[in-house]
Amino acid sequence: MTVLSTHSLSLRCGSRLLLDRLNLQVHAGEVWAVLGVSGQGKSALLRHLAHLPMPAVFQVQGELNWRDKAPTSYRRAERAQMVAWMPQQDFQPFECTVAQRVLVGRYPHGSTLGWESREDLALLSEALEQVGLKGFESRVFQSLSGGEQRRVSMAAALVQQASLMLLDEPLSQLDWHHQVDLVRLFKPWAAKAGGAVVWVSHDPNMALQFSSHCLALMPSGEHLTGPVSLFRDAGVLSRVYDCAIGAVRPAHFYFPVADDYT
Ligand SMILES: Nc1ncnc2c1ncn2[C@@H]1O[C@H](COP(=O)(O)OP(=O)(O)OP(=O)(O)O)[C@@H](O)[C@H]1O
Repeated sequence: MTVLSTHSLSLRCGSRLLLDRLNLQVHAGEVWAVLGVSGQGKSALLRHLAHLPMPAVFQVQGELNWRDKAPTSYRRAERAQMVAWMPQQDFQPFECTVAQRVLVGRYPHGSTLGWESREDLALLSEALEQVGLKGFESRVFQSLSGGEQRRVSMAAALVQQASLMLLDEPLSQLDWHHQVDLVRLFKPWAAKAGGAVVWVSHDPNMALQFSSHCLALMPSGEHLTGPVSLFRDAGVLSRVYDCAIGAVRPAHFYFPVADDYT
């Protein structure tokens, strides 16, 4: 099943071409990492894939489909049930508890009265455990550390139980231990929910290990898509990041490794 697809999708910021005619097919069970240098349009692309309003400076052309239909062909509540978006910065202007922040993810599934159900509370508890924040329910969100806030945002995306997760730098501000805890959720999540995960990363080593596919936005406005094996190449990564990149052997650097790392 195709969860997300684009046809000839182009993205401009003013006169600058960020992305040129992207044809993307994201299937159920896949985890896609979006790579590229800073300012290349990763967050803007993710916003568009989430069908969120874009700042006026962006021009978008081309087709976007969720499960082979335009997002506008779904009702608003259906859209919110189908797609979870985790922003790069989770700005919450009003004081709220961790439980309140996470339960926002349940709104699309809620009753008109707005009370949380037993199922909502069970999902809250499960999600906080998954992100290592069990017992944090009544903590004030704004009082948490940057990394703790990141994990709360992830929990909000998890309880939404959307088939498509669009995560903008979910691992930022996290140490290796917690990066691995979160990134290990992606593949089982995509498999379990019959959905897919698209996540932005600035760490190609993590991205290539814990994803099935990559989309790289190049400084030239070109892009490269394919299975992660295509990107395990110093030449390809050098083009993506516009700087010299080499494989280091024997290892003088250390990185977290996936269970299936060889
Ligand atoms: N509201 C806005 N007004 C003007 N320019 C904007 C606006 N939002 C984003 N941009 C510009 O659009 C370009 C793409 O931004 P975007 O945030 O998508 O990049 P990115 O690849 O996600 O970068 P990073 O890796 O640094 O997060 C950048 O050059 C940015 O300065």
